Amino acid sequence: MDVVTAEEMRAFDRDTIGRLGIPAIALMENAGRAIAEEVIALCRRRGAGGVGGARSDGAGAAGRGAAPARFSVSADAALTLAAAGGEHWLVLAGKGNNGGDGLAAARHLREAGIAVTLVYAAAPESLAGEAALQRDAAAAMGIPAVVYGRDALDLAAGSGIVDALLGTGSAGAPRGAYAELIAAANASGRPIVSADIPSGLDADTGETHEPCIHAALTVCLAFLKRGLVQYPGAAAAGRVVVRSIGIPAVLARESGVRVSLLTPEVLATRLRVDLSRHRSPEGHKGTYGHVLLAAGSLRMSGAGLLSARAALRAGCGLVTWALPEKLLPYMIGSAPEVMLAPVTGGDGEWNAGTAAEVLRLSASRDCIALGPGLGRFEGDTEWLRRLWEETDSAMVIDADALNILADAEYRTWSRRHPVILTPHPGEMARLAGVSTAEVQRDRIGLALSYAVQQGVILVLKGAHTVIATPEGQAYINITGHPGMGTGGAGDVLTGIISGLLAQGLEAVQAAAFGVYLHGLAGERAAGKRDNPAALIAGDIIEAL
Ligand SMILES: NC(=O)C1=CN([C@@H]2O[C@H](COP(=O)(O)OP(=O)(O)OC[C@H]3O[C@@H](n4cnc5c(N)ncnc54)[C@H](O)[C@@H]3O)[C@@H](O)[C@H]2O)[C@@H](O)CC1
Ligand SMILES: [K+]
Repeated sequence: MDVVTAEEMRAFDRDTIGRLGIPAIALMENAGRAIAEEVIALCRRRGAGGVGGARSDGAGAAGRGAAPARFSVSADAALTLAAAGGEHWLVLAGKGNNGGDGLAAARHLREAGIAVTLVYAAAPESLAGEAALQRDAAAAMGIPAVVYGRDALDLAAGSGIVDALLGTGSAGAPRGAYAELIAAANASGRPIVSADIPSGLDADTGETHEPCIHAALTVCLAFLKRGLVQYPGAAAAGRVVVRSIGIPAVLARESGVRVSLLTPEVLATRLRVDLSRHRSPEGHKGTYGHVLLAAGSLRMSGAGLLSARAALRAGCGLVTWALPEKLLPYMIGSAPEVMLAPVTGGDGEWNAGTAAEVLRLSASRDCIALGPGLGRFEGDTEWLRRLWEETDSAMVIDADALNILADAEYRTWSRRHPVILTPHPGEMARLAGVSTAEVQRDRIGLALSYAVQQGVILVLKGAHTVIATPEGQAYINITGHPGMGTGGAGDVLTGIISGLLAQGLEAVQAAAFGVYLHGLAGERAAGKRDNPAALIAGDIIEAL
């Protein structure tokens, strides 16, 4: 599923209207209709009219494998039935096209038998173009309207609120009447359905201005906007439904939209990942690749252990764990499936001299994972530079190895292999030389620009992890669970990605599929506990 910016959305609007000749008013009608249908579905779920789960479009029960309905009810009839429950919705309309969508929705709601009152944020005379046509049609239908600031108003008087104040044309924090209506809508305690995006949300970054609508449901028009998949916007939007309004989906493909949601379909088709994880009956441990992991230190031994075990659970044939010799006695027997390769460099700890030993070990391995629990040590920049420049296999770089990179001008280092960096927001901030807040303000934008600039595959961790490629594509992962905020979860991800790399997946495939699997395993592990707060990193490995 493609994820677009406001600018891209405007270009698709223009293209559909100008090149395909579909009038703007037709798109707005479709938008209004879609919003009304979703409001009605919401009323029906709340039990109004007692229509239960019946659907009018044949896509409900039949779509889930039940017998197809013998008779289908036309959409309008179903909507009328659903509405018979004393519903009264307030439609808050701004003066742009987002407001126009809301006005069109009001007419369709009224047609379905739902009482509607329009609330204009600005004088109705100030509306122009298609929005003015919608204003006139609503007035001709006799839909009652009030104007904010002129008429008395109680937003808690209705049973729900349609937020059609600001859409993709919004700039900066809501001002004046818009700000006051948003604050009053949030305070009303009524469910809010947002048209396209919650008003007050930055459609591109996911930043929520003060105030911003907190929607129960957002009916996103034509394409998902970036702001809806990035926090805190993703939380403000509530449940998000994307509805087509007549803008062909192929426009996004043709114009090279760079961001998509990481769905199984995107994994299987665009990223060509074999999701079946088929294993040949003739296969053996040598068939499935060998990971070399350089990780762990006396103070942080568990990190390496978690990465090594996760790599095996991700399906690779063998894992060799290069660890400081002083750590070896404590690790013997801790993970019998993992081969331990102590390196000394003279003093039995990580030091610049161990680079040669790690390089020797890496010669016959399929990929290298560096960093979990490594710590910092004298000469670590040179240590990492040697590995980076002299190994031939793909690398996953995490944790302390990222902090080493952050102190180096690594853009100038030569290499022959792809590199995957897996920073959390704090590590990303150090790499990019900005604050953590700045990283979180626009995760997709920052991940894309960093990956392109530095020529790396970047996995920016956190809720809705972003995977960005050097070619300027980004994928947004939506698997995962808040319970995964626990020490070692990142080490597990490093293990999974390297385990997939060793099995022959290309670097982008391994990064994306690894993130996806990690989230899915976390969901499964969280589901096994009465309280997901009890989830620990080892549970994610066991759920793989
Ligand atoms: N052909 C099209 O362009 C279509 C657009 N659609 C809808 O139109 C929306 C975009 O419409 P517009 O480009 O007209 O823009 P909006 O309707 O999002 O907002 C523009 C209006 O809000 C005002 N405004 C902007 N920022 C403000 C702020 N911070 N505080 C107070 N007022 C502010 C502007 O002065 C302008 O009057 C989409 O989100 C979508 O809902 C749909 O109708 C489908 C077709
Ligand atoms: K809106």
